[in-house]
Amino acid sequence: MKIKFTKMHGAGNDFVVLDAIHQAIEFTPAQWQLLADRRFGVGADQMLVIERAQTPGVDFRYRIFNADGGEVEQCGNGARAFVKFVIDKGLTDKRAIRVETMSGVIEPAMQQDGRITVDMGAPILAPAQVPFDATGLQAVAQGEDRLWPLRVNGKTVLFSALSMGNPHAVQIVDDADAAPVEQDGPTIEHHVRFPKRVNAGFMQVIDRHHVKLRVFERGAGETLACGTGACAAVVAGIRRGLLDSPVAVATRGGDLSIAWAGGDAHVLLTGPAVTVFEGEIDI
Ligand SMILES: N[C@@H](CCC[C@H](N)C(=O)O)C(=O)O
Repeated sequence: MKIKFTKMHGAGNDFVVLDAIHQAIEFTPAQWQLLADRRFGVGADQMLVIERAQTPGVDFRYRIFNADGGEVEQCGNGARAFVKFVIDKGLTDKRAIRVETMSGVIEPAMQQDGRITVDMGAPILAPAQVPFDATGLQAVAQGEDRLWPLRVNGKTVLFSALSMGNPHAVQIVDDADAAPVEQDGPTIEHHVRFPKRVNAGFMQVIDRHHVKLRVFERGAGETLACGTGACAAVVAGIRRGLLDSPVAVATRGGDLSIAWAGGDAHVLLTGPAVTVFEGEIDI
């Protein structure tokens, strides 16, 4: 079966984007893995599938599949690529779009300068909803945050656990470039305290408005940038009393900007979205 796709990225977090309004897209996990494969397929951290909305007042539905073939709840960089895709393909003439995801409706909008801001909704902080199993753990208080001590490869690491629609475990490191992302990332991703697995963030605080961030993503490994990971890291940093909004997040693939007023306020993620090429693949 031949399908048309668009290869895109947001700060180097790369995507195969599929229009499922004009072509039938229903793949097995093995087919998603093949699309994501950088040697035998197209290559991507995630596949994004654009469908008709199922809810009144919503413009589109957007589904996310990790490189390992698993469907997941949210993708911040993907939401920006989604907006550029539906505008460039003429699927809408709106600039602010309501899109339903597995974790609810989010509202991305294209700015005059071509950058895209995504209203990612409020962070979810209750451990059970992350989901994170805090049973029997003694949290360490820092500012408004509670840090959870978890054993990772023979050492105890303090984490903020929160959800941006998808689960994140954020730790602060002295030097993001030297952080043990490849070694500890898989252990954190599969930690028994996170029943749905977790995205592992390693954040270096530069000053109150600048951080460096690397993320070992659930189902994809380390990516050049993670939008929800940037939101989660900044929320954690603000709650810990270390950062003030807005925060510039330097990732290995480019810069993202995160604004959050605290409490139940929505997190705003701003950054680029780029189309790399169009193609067709027999899958
Ligand atoms: N790259 C994404 C997040 C994609 C999903 C994530 N790997 C998960 O499993 O939750 C982003 O930009 O947010």
